Amino acid sequence: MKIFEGSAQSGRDPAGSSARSALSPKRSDACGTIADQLFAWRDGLLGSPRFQRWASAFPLTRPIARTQARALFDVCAGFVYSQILFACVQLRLFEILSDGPKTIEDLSIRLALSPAATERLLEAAVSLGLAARRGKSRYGLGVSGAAILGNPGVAEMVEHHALLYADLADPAALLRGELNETKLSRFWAYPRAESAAALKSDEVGPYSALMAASQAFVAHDILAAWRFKQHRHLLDVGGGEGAFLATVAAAAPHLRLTLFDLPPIAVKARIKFDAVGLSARADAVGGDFFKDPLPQGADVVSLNRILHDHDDARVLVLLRAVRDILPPDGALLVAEPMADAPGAEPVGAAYFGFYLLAMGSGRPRTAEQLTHLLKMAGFDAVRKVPTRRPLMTGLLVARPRKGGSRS
Ligand SMILES: CC(C)=CCC/C(C)=C/CC/C(C)=C/C=C/C(C)=C/C=C/C=C(C)/C=C/C=C(C)/C=C/C=C(C)/C=C/CC(C)(C)O
Ligand SMILES: C[S@@+](CC[C@H](N)C(=O)[O-])C[C@H]1O[C@@H](n2cnc3c(N)ncnc32)[C@H](O)[C@@H]1O
Repeated sequence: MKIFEGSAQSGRDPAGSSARSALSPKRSDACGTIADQLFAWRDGLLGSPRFQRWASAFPLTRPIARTQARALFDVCAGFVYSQILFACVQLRLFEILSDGPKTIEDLSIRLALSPAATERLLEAAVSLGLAARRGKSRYGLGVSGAAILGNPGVAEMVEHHALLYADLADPAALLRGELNETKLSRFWAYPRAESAAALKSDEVGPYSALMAASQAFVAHDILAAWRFKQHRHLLDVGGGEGAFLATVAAAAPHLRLTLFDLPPIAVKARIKFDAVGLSARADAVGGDFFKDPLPQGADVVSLNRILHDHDDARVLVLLRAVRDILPPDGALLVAEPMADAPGAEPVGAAYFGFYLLAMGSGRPRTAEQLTHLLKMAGFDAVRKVPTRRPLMTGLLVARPRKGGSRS
C-alpha cells in the first residue's frame, strides 16, 4: 500500500509534490521495478472491459464489482447529492419535518413548490437518508436529516459551500494557481491580509459567525477528551467569538479564561462573556498572533482549527510564540481535523485539501507532520489523545521542552 502511494505521488502529481513542504517528514518513494510491473499488470486488468464483465458476472467477484461500481458512482455524483442537501437546507425541509410526518400536499404548500417538484425532492432526500417514508403517503425526517437538526452548524456549512463549489468549477485551473481571487479567499480575509489586525468587523464577521455556529462539533469532543480541571488558566489562541471558552467554563468552574483573536472578533467575544455571566473570569485580547505578544499567565493554550489555515513557516512562528509564554509544566492542545484520521481520509486529503487550496493558504496535516512542527518549535512529549469523532477533531497535546531549547 505504502509503495503504491509512493508510485502514485512521484512524477504524476506535480502540484502535490511542489506544495509539499520541506519542513515535513519525507515519504519513502522507494518503488522497485517488480512492484511497478505488478501494479501495471493489476491496473491493466482492472481497466479491461472484458475483465470487468467477467468480474461482474462471476458469483465470487460480483459483490466486489458491485461495491466498486457504487463507490465510483458516488464519487461521480457527489456534487448532485450535495446540491440536494443544499435544497433541503435552503427550503428548511428538516425544520418543517421536525414536528411530524407530512403528506406531499402539505409539504408542497410549506416548501412553496409544485407537488411534482416536492415529490422529486422528497424521493431524492429519502434515497440519501435525509428524509424517510412514513406509511404510504407521508414523509418524515431520515436519520441524517435528524442529525443535521441536532448539529446546527452543519446547515450553515452546507449553505456556505456555494462559495467552495464556485471556486471548484475549474479544479485544474485552481490547482495550477490560475484563479486570481477565489470566493473563499474573500470570505476568509485573514490569510491574505497585509495587516490582519486592521481587518474591519464586516470583513471578519461572516466567517466568524460560521465558526461560532459550528464550534459545537468541536468543543464537546475536546472537552470529553481532555480534563481541563487540572489547569488554572486557559488561553484560547484564535478563539473566535468565545464559544469554545464558554463551553469549557461550564465544565471547569475555577478556570481563568483568556481569548486572543483579531480586534473586532475579540470585541464580540467580550460581549459574549458578558452575556453569559463570565466577565469576572474571562477576558478577550485583540491582536495579530503572528506579530503581537500573546497574553501571559496561562498554563494551558488551545489552538482549535488554527494551524491548518497556515503554511509551515507561519505555523512555526505561532508555535514558538505559544512556547515562549507557557510555563515548564504547561500544555498546548492542538485540535483540528487531521489528514490521517482513520476511516476519514477523504475528509482530510480531499475535502480540507481542496478547501484550503481554494482558500489560498494552509493544508491539512497528519499527526506526524504536526508533531514534527511542534518539535521544531520547542515542544516535546507530543501525544495524540483519542477523540469521539476524529473525522472533525483530532487532538494533540504537547509540553514545552525542558530547558526551552528549539531544534
Ligand atoms: C434510534 C434509532 C432509530 C437508531 C439508533 C442507531 C444509531 C445509534 C444511530 C446513530 C444516529 C446518530 C447519533 C447520528 C449522528 C450523526 C451525526 C452526529 C452527524 C454529524 C455530521 C456532521 C457533519 C456532516 C459535519 C460537517 C462539517 C463540515 C462540512 C465542516 C466544515 C468545516 C470547515 C469548512 C472549516 C473551516 C475552517 C478553516 C478555514 C479550515 O479553518
Ligand atoms: C478557523 S477560525 C477558528 C476559530 C475557533 N478557534 C473555532 O474553532 O471556532 C480561525 C480563527 O483564527 C483567527 N485568526 C486568524 N489569523 C489571526 C491572526 N493573525 N491573529 C489573531 N487571530 C487570527 C481568526 O480570526 C479566526 O477566529
